[in-house]
Amino acid sequence: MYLYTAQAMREADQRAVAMGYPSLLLMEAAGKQAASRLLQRFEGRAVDVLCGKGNNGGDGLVAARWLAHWGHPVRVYAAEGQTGDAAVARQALLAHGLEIAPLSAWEPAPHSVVLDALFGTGLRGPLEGFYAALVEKVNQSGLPVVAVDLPSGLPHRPHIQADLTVALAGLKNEHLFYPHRAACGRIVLESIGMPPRALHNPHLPEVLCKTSMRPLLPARPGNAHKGLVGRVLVAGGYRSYTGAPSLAALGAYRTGAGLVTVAYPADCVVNPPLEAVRLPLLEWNHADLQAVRAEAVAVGMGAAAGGVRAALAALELGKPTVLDADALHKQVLSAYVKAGLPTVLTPHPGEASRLLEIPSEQIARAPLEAAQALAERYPGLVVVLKGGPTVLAWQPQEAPLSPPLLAVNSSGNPSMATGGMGDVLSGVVAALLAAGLSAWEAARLGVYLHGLAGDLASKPGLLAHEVAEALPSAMRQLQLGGVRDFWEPC
Ligand SMILES: NC(=O)C1=CN([C@@H]2O[C@H](COP(=O)(O)OP(=O)(O)OC[C@H]3O[C@@H](n4cnc5c(N)ncnc54)[C@H](OP(=O)(O)O)[C@@H]3O)[C@@H](O)[C@H]2O)[C@@H](O)CC1
Ligand SMILES: Nc1ncnc2c1ncn2[C@@H]1O[C@H](COP(=O)(O)OP(=O)(O)O)[C@@H](O)[C@H]1O
Ligand SMILES: [K+]
Repeated sequence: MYLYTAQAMREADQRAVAMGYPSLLLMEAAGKQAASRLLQRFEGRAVDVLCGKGNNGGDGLVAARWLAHWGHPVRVYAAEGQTGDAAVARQALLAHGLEIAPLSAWEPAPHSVVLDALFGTGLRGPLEGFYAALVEKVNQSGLPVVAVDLPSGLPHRPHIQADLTVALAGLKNEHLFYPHRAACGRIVLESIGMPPRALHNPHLPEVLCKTSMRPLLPARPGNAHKGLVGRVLVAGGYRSYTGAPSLAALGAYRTGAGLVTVAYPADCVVNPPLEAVRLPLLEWNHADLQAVRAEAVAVGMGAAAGGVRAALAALELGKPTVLDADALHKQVLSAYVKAGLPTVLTPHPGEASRLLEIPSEQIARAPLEAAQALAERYPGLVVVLKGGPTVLAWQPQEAPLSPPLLAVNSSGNPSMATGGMGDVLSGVVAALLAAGLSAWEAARLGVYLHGLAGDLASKPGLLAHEVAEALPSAMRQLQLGGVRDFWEPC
């Protein structure tokens, strides 16, 4: 599934119509589904439906008709001047004998719920004047709000603060990226019957979800032995931060690596998992690393100034590699581009800021653009720009003129914002590379599983090693079909 901009969703809508699918059916399904999701959550409250004059308002008029038809108390407030499908929705509502009051007549009523159908993807610019005041009045009423498609006003201010948002046909940027996501409350996605061919658009970012990630899980053959399922070399560590390579090793083992070796400077004390092989080194050199015979490498975690030397020594192994933390320097990335190895780099916004030479705030504001810029600068390397949510980009070397492939993760949560969490991810991705996945597959599945493990283990004070420990359950649940995407109804 894809992540849509308003424009991309309009194009999908137009494709559906061009295929012969009547747009009125989409509006009918949108309004009916929004009404039934509202009732599921707020049964027993009177419903005030606020409708704009566009198609979002049309969805609201359909919802109001069904609510009344099902016998629920409903009051309708709508702008004048609907055209097209929304005008048909208005007629149908009037035919059911409902009255429509002007929006200016709305006053908060105790024990009611507001259905926000003022504006959706058609909003151009911030709300002002009457509509801005109406949105503020709704927010200040303290009443629960269900938003149709998007909380009205997003992505600008002011906007509705919703308790539930019924996303229509596909997820939009605002449903996934903060701060807008916080305005949506809980999100439920309704397909509204849109033909899948109309929604297909591989130029859009992929949303990593259970359906697309499950088939990537590596199979473990019955005759597996530790040399067959992927050996991982973790190279990192320095005096001040010795936990990083250990967490990467734990992440790799908990993702199914057969054997993990941790190479680190001999003058630091590293305590990898009991099951890991230790390789203290006097200097970073490829001969010692070669002796490990790993199928994949994760390098740079906590390596400080040694990160560049460690990454360049690892490059000579010619193996799929994860570059993290102190390995993330321009000279390293350029060398890996030249080598053409399957490579995944996992910067957080601070590291991406160093590479792109733009402020990290700018990266946090527009992560997809930043990941895309990195992918274009380092063709062939898979970029994992960590955050909430993590985004991925990849410019395949063999298709330099096509736009990069993009993806956005849907798992993970803010309790994962603690030290060492990214180190675990490096180990996870390395284990998947060692198991034989391509760099694009390993990065996407690794990011998704890491977030899923974070969701399973979520609690205040969550520690990185606890996420690593939750990885086996995450993989099992994904395999057995026990995972719920966040937009699925409970
Ligand atoms: N995707 C799909 O397949 C389906 C989508 N559907 C639904 O359609 C929705 C999109 O509908 P849409 O395109 O009609 O836009 P919408 O959000 O109603 O807003 C347009 C109205 O807002 C007005 N307006 C704009 N900016 C403004 C401002 N700053 N301040 C004040 N006013 C402003 C603008 O006025 P105008 O400038 O035209 O005078 C116009 O009246 C989508 O979110 C979903 O709910 C479903 O029905 C079925 C399938
Ligand atoms: N709010 C959040 N939502 C989802 N994932 C998050 C959030 N905060 C952090 N994470 C995840 O936690 C990890 C943090 O990585 P990083 O900043 O590199 O940590 P460290 O450098 O301490 O190892 C990333 O995988 C990131 O996606
Ligand atoms: K809305």
